[in-house]
Amino acid sequence: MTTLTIPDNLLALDARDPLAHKRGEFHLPRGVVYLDGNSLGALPRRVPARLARVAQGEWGEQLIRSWSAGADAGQDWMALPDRVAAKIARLIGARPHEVAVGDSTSVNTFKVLAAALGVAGPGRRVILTDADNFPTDLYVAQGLNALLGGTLELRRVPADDIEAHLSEDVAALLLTQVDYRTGRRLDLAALTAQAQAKGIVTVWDLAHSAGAFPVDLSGAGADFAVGCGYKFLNGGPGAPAFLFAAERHHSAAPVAISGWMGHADPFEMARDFTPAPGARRFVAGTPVVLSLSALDEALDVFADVDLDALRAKSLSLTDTFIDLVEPLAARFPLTLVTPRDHARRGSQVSYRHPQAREVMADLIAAGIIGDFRTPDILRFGFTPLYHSHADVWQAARGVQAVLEARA
Ligand SMILES: Cc1ncc(COP(=O)(O)O)c(C=O)c1O
Ligand SMILES: Nc1c(O)cccc1C(=O)C[C@H](N)C(=O)O
Repeated sequence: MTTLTIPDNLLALDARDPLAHKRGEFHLPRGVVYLDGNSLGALPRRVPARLARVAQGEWGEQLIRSWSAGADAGQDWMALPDRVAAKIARLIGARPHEVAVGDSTSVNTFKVLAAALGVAGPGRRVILTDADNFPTDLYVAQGLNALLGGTLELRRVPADDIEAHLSEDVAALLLTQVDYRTGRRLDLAALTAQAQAKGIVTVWDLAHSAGAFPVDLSGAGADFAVGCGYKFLNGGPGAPAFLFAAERHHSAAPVAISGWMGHADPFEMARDFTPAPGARRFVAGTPVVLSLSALDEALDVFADVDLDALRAKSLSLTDTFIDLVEPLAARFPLTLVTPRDHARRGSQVSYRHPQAREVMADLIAAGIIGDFRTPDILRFGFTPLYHSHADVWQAARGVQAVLEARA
């Protein structure tokens, strides 16, 4: 990668960045501008040592005793999902006992969608969703409907039309707050209120929200939510996901995957399922200790992070990228699809380009790692914990170089 002279105004933004010190907490490969933390977050430096401690000390030495007493005081494996849940709760505006950690986002979507249908009013048989929702959300809804004998209707409408489709026959509204392609952010609080006014139960997918900006599920009075551990939470490939179930639903919401680790007393080995208190009831099986330990450690990077500062920096990074790339749209077939309106933007910037797949391949070869998404989207994810405005400059110049070379 060529050395570039970074403009003074961007260096000044970096000089007064209150989160600049967080970058040093991540391993970022040399020669790469990594703009794919919305798919797989970068490695927090503290994680490998924790994994080694868990493997050697807890697994190797303590063996089965680690379930109740880890090598480090307070590190017992049985409570690990709850400890991680408490750390995630702060990031999504939830109370610790409303969050459960484990399984994948897909499996958790199944659990909370089933729970939402279980608490929805009688006679409602529609799951309303964004037609362009992330595929797994659509597929899980289809699978759940098939399991229920096809008694439901999955109604898919463009995200901008959701409000007009909040009707009395809708049981659950299943939405992803930040669109994985365009980076468009929905107004979670407003849509939750509008849906609930019609008696609809809300399920939010926070895959591209949690850890990217503050989410306030309690403030919005949200019903259910899910999210990924491996994107902005930096928990590593295949990290456990989370789910949120508002306290008011705990007693009535069905636990569709009622496994023994969600039982009030797993080692009672009772014949019937008695749910554990709170959202822990949704933890179905044995906690994935190694992955949970990585996520637990990764979440400590957020411990001293002001989430409003995180959001402000994310917007500054994406504003800068949009501004720097804007002149290129006049010269090349590049169309911004991410909203300029701050309230409607997540932490990524996306463009349409007729050769998006090839352009992204060239960018990756040049060390600018973003993503191609079908059919024609170039996607650049910005992670305020480890990106600088200098990175943004380098990425924008990389886009320019690739487009000029292809012209
Ligand atoms: C909106 C959204 N939901 C869910 C997922 C993933 O679910 P899972 O972790 O089950 O693969 C992703 C990304 O993979 C996503 O972007
Ligand atoms: N979960 C992923 C995986 O297992 C392999 C490759 C990519 C992913 C992703 O996270 C994709 C991501 N949800 C997206 O927004 O495109």
